[in-house]
Amino acid sequence: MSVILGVDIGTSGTKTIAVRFPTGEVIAEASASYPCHHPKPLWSEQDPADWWRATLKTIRQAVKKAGCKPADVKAIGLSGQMHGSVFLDKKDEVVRPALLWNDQRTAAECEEIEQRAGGRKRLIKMVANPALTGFQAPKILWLRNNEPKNFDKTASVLLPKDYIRLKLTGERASEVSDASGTLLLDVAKRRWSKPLLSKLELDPGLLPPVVESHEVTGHLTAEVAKKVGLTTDCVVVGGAGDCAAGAVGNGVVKRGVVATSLGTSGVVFCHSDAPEVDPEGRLHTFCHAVDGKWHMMGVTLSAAGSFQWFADTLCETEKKAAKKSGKSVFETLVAEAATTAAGAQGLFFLPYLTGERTPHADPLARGAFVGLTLSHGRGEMVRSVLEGVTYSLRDCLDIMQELGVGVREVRATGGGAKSPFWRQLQADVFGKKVCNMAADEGPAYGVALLGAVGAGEFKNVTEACDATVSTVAETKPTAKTKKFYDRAMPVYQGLYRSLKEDYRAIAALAE
Ligand SMILES: Nc1ncnc2c1ncn2[C@@H]1O[C@H](COP(=O)(O)OP(=O)(O)O)[C@@H](O)[C@H]1O
Ligand SMILES: O=C(CO)[C@@H](O)[C@H](O)COP(=O)(O)O
Repeated sequence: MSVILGVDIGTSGTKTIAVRFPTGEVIAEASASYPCHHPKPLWSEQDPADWWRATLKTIRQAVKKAGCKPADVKAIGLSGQMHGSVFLDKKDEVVRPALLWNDQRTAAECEEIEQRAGGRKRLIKMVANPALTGFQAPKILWLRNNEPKNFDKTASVLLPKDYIRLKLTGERASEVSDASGTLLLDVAKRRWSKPLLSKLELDPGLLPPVVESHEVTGHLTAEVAKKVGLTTDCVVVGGAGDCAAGAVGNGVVKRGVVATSLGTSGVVFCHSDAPEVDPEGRLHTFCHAVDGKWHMMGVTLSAAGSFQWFADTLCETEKKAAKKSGKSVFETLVAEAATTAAGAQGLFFLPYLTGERTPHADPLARGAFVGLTLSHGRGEMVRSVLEGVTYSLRDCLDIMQELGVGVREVRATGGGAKSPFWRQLQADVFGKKVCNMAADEGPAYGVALLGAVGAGEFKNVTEACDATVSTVAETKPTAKTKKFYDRAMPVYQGLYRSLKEDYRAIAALAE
């Protein structure tokens, strides 16, 4: 038997799955959660030690549940939240908590990068993307500008999943899809951009070597193998950032099919045969986890994360009741929303709870309910949250279509896609057929496929997807509701424009 593990180091927790090949059947799953810290508004940090503990625990549990022999586990694929920065000293000890993808403290460093690069256009030419606050390069500059002692101690910087690779194998490596989100990769050439590193006066030695996503980067160390009950023959492949990993898990390895993900963040993702760049820099252009291919994507920073916030902040009683009955609070709240009408009686929600990336690269944007009246209850508020998040994904999808990307089918994943109501909402707001997947483990499944390619089970990633990935159901748009959302969309879009200047005044007040 050949078993591959897929490990996804997410923002809310780590999930490990065990997949049997060549069938691609998921035979075990384990997860462990950890906190996210917000020492100041719009700052976001995690302790890499929490990821490591969760990785060891979930690998041990998944292997035990799978009931296979240690030697059956041939490879591990790593996926993870992108852009985060783990600063390590000479002894590979963590220097300070990691800065995450949704941390907004680096607006000044983004300006510094554009200026050092010789302007936004030149920067996009070098690395295919503009400087955005969530990316890794501005975080490194922030450390240099604000915590010089910590910067002096820093001998290397790794992305979250690459830190876990170092702990598993003792090897330092990254791969092209996640490395694209550092803003330091020449995305077209799939290697670090020496010209940009030089303009930023950053030592290239801070960064690890970069491989393609299916390539083997090392073996488990003897100490780790013993801890998790595996052998040192088990290899760890490059893996992928969670967006590209999710796309592989959904079979988005050719044009025509677009993936949406409703996790803490929201993602709209399409495959590209060449590095296509949005001249306005609204979509990201990154390397795909498929050798020699690329992708474009738009990212909503607080997608299902907005729904999580609503449940955590306003629904304590329902959360307790749901826990007692063994149901998810999200199901309870969605059932309430489903009793209300499309448009939530004129109530709109802007999901910019941690600033925004696509289409408004605005670290100062904030969330809002607009249009509240005495007749609004919690059902309408929940509906408006789900609608606002979905409008925000449509913003991304519209840009993609404006750039000429044909969209035949949308494949929905992430926690929010578990809800049939939210899938219907996506179909109605997008006006597209929305499918869900047989194996809905998203990024963890995608990197298990990359591991299977690395272990020689398949010739390449496309062959692995063709053999294992399938959709189980499709949701079609309802003509009348789609028409309604087409009318509501420009109203939603106008609200950001109206509030944009006020966000700046609010930020000055909240300092
Ligand atoms: N049954 C459900 N209905 C609607 N939304 C759900 C449901 N279950 C989970 N969610 C949403 O999905 C989110 C978790 O998604 P997930 O993809 O696991 O996040 P991440 O990978 O960022 O940790 C929850 O915060 C919640 O908003
Ligand atoms: O910033 C991005 C992608 O550019 C996010 O997608 C992060 O990669 C985190 O993902 P989740 O934890 O929400 O899955």
